[in-house]
Amino acid sequence: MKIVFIKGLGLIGSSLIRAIRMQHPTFKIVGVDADEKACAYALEHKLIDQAATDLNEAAIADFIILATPVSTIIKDLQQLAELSLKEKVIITDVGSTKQEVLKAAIPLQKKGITFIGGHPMAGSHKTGVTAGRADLFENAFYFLVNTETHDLAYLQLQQLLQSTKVKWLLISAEEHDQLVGQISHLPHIIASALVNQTQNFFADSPLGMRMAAGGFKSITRIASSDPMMWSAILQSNSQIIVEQIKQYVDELESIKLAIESDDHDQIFSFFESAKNSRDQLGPEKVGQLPDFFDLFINIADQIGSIANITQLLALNRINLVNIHILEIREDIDGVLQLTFMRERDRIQAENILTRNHYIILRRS
Ligand SMILES: NC(=O)c1ccc[n+]([C@@H]2O[C@H](COP(=O)([O-])OP(=O)(O)OC[C@H]3O[C@@H](n4cnc5c(N)ncnc54)[C@H](O)[C@@H]3O)[C@@H](O)[C@H]2O)c1
Ligand SMILES: O=C(O)C(=O)C[C@]1(C(=O)O)C=C[C@@H](O)C=C1
Repeated sequence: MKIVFIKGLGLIGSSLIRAIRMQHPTFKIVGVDADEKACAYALEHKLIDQAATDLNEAAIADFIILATPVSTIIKDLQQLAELSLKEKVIITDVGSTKQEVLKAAIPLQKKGITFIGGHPMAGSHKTGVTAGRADLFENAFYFLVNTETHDLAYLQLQQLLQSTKVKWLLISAEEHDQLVGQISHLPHIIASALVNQTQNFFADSPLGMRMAAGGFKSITRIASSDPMMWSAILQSNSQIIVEQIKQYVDELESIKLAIESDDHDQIFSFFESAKNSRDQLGPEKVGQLPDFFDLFINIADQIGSIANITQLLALNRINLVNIHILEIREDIDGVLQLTFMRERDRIQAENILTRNHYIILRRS
């Protein structure tokens, strides 16, 4: 029987073990987490078979997965090098930076222990064991960082994590940190900076930020991410990120100048080139979640107007997966977003609502 030892039972760690459980039900999973409640939850929901108290218990493991903040991963790699581990153990991590992590694994590798740096490129602003999902990584890229490790170890790790259904990518640590600095770390900084600047702007009118609609919410979702995790990431990729911030400030500076000098062509091409690039990315698709079908309808500012709609749909046995008030102001009609799992539900809902004199504003 193989033993998997995992440190960090949060979003990423618990998602990985949920996936491992599905494919390898006979493997024993031992978990450790600083948060007792996370351990209790993982035991209760059979995500782990046994809760450990510290890293020393990794000595019996065939696989060791480190899924804590990067700063802790680095310390743990140093500590693991002091332990007597199984000769053929494969150690991996999920940290968002790779150069410092790989450096910390050198003493282990000098002892002949296999370490493969890993990083799944999927996640969320949510944290903790309850946020984990077996399908979190489906179709996402999963970086494995080049070391002198034997090919067989890569294969064994990929087999362990096969049911995550990721797309594996081998990359050097340097290349990895440059790449994720630009597409992950810098965007998190920008989102948080924008929220902070907006907060300051509205210091004297606290209602201001609450008026934000889709644009502000889309660009700032990731500002809700965990501050501890992100402090560790920035400190571990500081040189690269500082350089990318400078280039970003230059970009802001150039659009500021174009606006000041009323340079229509430059302003237009600023938006045009961004639109062309962003359009290539395609829609966001998280894990296994299917595309949803939305209906936007007009609702009156009246007590019970939302209940009337949900009742109407329930009476007709139409499954609604989400309901979201996009806009409702006193004495003015509002907009309600109804989300359905299947297109045929949306079509049926649209027919019923139209028959009941609701105005359909948009479908998407
Ligand atoms: N969140 C994402 O989107 C994402 C995506 C890919 C990789 N990562 C990386 O994955 C790692 C984990 O992130 P997460 O999103 O799962 O965070 P999380 O906060 O959901 O989980 C981290 C877990 O580690 C535990 N922990 C923290 N310090 C500990 C310590 N010293 N000893 C024992 N347990 C400790 C916490 O209690 C928590 O349960 C980080 O290194 C992060 O950079 C995150
Ligand atoms: O979807 C999110 O909320 C994420 O922030 C996921 C995200 C990212 O895309 O930046 C965050 C950190 C990682 O290391 C990998 C993925």
